[in-house]
Amino acid sequence: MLELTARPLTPEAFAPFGDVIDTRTSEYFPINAGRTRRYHDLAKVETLGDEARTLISIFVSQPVSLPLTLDFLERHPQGSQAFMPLHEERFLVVVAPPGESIDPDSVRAFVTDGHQGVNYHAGTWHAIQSVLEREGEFLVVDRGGAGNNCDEHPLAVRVALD
Ligand SMILES: NC(=O)N[C@@H](O)C(=O)O
Ligand code: NI
Repeated sequence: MLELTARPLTPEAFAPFGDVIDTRTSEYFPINAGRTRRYHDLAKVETLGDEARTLISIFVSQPVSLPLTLDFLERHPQGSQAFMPLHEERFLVVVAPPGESIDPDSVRAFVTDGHQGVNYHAGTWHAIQSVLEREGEFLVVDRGGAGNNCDEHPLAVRVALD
């Protein structure tokens, strides 16, 4: 069983896996006569393969128990997948770099702070949505279209908070 302690999520640490969506660590420019700050192009949306299109969905998730035990990670080979909390929910992020197999030494666990969303790049191995403390509501942007877009890789992981 791989035992991990979740670390605070940062854009730098998450860069090998995807993007952190957070106004506090992003640039903006003014629009709408200066009434709006546009935090522009924060994440790389990928929609690959046949009949690919971008989906916008809402996930309402029940909270996970800690320590979080996982028996697989999944990946979406044909597209990215973004999760943005709608009510400052914190969630666990467990990831491994894209590849045909997972090196246990490359697996990383993070915890968000409620202001952060994540965008998994296509092929990044990740745990399924794992919200903490209370029911969570997330805006999700990912890929629809033909063919398989979800592979699972067995991996036994236990994740604790610091
Ligand atoms: N299955 C699904 O739409 N969600 C998962 O991909 C997930 O990462 O939660
Ligand atoms: Ni997923």
